[in-house]
Amino acid sequence: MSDASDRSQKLPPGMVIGPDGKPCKICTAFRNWKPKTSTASMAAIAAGRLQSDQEPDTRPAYCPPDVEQLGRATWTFLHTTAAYYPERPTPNQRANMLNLLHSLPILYPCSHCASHLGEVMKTNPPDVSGQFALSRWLCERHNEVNERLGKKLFDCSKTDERWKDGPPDGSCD
Ligand SMILES: Cc1cc2nc3c(=O)[nH]c(=O)nc-3n(C[C@H](O)[C@H](O)[C@H](O)COP(=O)(O)OP(=O)(O)OC[C@H]3O[C@@H](n4cnc5c(N)ncnc54)[C@H](O)[C@@H]3O)c2cc1C
Repeated sequence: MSDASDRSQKLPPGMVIGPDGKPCKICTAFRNWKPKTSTASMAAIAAGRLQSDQEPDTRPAYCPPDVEQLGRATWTFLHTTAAYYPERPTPNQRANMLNLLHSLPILYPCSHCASHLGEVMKTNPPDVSGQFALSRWLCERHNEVNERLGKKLFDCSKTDERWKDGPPDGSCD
């Protein structure tokens, strides 16, 4: 058996292997990466402050983001940027937006996320013609990831509603 397949046999479920053949931290959700019970949690369980089935699944603030935190932050950035993109962008604004989107499959730290996005962008090039079209394009790309991960799909016809004023008692101001 090769080293790589030998290694993958021993991997915990959910652990992702990076392009270098090693476990990829930024590609893996923290709950699949961390040891089942951390030293701090074992101490808390021993001291009676935590039940063994109550171990928190959140990362300490000093740790780098995992695939989920990075994903949430990136989608927030991308959807917000699209929402503030002009309906009639100048050629320069279009070029800058294209640069931003085309750099993701190269620079996004989660390697398998980046390569999926790169593949998808070959058949569905970014539509930077205006705010509505761009928001829709991003919503559809986000839904493709949602679908791959078995998550609920977002209704892309409602993308812009997220940015409209809420009810009088639900203001974001
Ligand atoms: C480009 C990219 C590729 C990714 N690829 C992978 C991958 O291959 N494997 C992997 O495990 N993770 C991947 N991720 C991370 C993944 O998409 C999620 O961000 C992560 O799993 C956390 O999910 P979440 O349920 O908290 O909500 P997220 O999917 O991060 O969404 C955040 C919020 O956005 C809203 N939302 C959901 N869907 C849409 C939509 N279609 N349009 C507009 N708003 C929406 C919802 O309010 C949701 O709560 C990728 C992230 C990015 C940015």
